[in-house]
Amino acid sequence: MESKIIDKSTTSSDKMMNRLTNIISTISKKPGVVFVLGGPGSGKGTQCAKIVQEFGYVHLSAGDLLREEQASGSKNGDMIATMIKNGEIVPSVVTVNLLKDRILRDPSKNYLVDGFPRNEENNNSWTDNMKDIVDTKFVLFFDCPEQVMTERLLGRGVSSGRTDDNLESIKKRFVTFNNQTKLVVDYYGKQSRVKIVDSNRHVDQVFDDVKKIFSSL
Ligand SMILES: Nc1ncnc2c1ncn2[C@@H]1O[C@H](COP(=O)(O)OP(=O)(O)OP(=O)(O)O)[C@@H](O)[C@H]1O
Ligand SMILES: Nc1ccn([C@H]2C[C@H](O)[C@@H](COP(=O)(O)O)O2)c(=O)n1
Ligand SMILES: [Mg+2]
Repeated sequence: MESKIIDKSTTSSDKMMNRLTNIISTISKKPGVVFVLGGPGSGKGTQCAKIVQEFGYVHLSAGDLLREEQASGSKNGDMIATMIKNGEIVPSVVTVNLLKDRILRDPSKNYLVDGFPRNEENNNSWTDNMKDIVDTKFVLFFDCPEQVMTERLLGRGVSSGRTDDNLESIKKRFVTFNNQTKLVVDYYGKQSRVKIVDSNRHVDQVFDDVKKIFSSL
């Protein structure tokens, strides 16, 4: 009888310890973040949707969050609208707060942060605000010729409703990409933290390479 009670209590206390260990490891594990970069129209959003389906990440597009913020009637709405049309980078305080808010809603997940960091200021602000909260893994970079990206964006512009899918804005977006975003990619490249995928191929061929990367993590 006595030994039974001891056995029972050991078992239940083991179970309790196991549960506690699981809870602690869930709480202490930081969300993993993969930055997804590439020129405008390189296929970031398209491939992120496929990664979500196959690998269970949560997709956060910085551009989509800014467009939502603008549409919500935020005090920053006019500034966001103007900057997006001109292909300029919105001040990081706005973008990082939007991303941080989403990630903190469910820290048990891993995130694809698409279209971020677009410049040095984005990157510094991310480090200042997020380094203790997330585990930033690497940059997934989609490489595509400008001509191909332009054709894709003009094709998408017919139905996207985006104010920046027109030739004038597209040219400005390329200037920002070439002058600012590439420097951030180089920064991570020097740390061997960039995985480059040729996205000038059929969507499924691109995803075959993406799959290899995520399967090997
Ligand atoms: N590999 C591909 N081949 C042909 N078309 C593609 C490919 N990948 C994406 N597209 C198309 O190109 C357009 C742009 O793709 P997508 O929105 O994924 O790019 P993006 O990098 O997220 O662009 P942005 O920087 O503007 O957000 C879409 O119309 C999409 O359907
Ligand atoms: N980090 C970011 C991301 C996006 N924006 C603005 C400027 C971009 O041209 C626009 C659209 O982004 P996309 O949907 O093409 O990724 O959104 C920004 O200011 N900062
Ligand atoms: Mg996109």
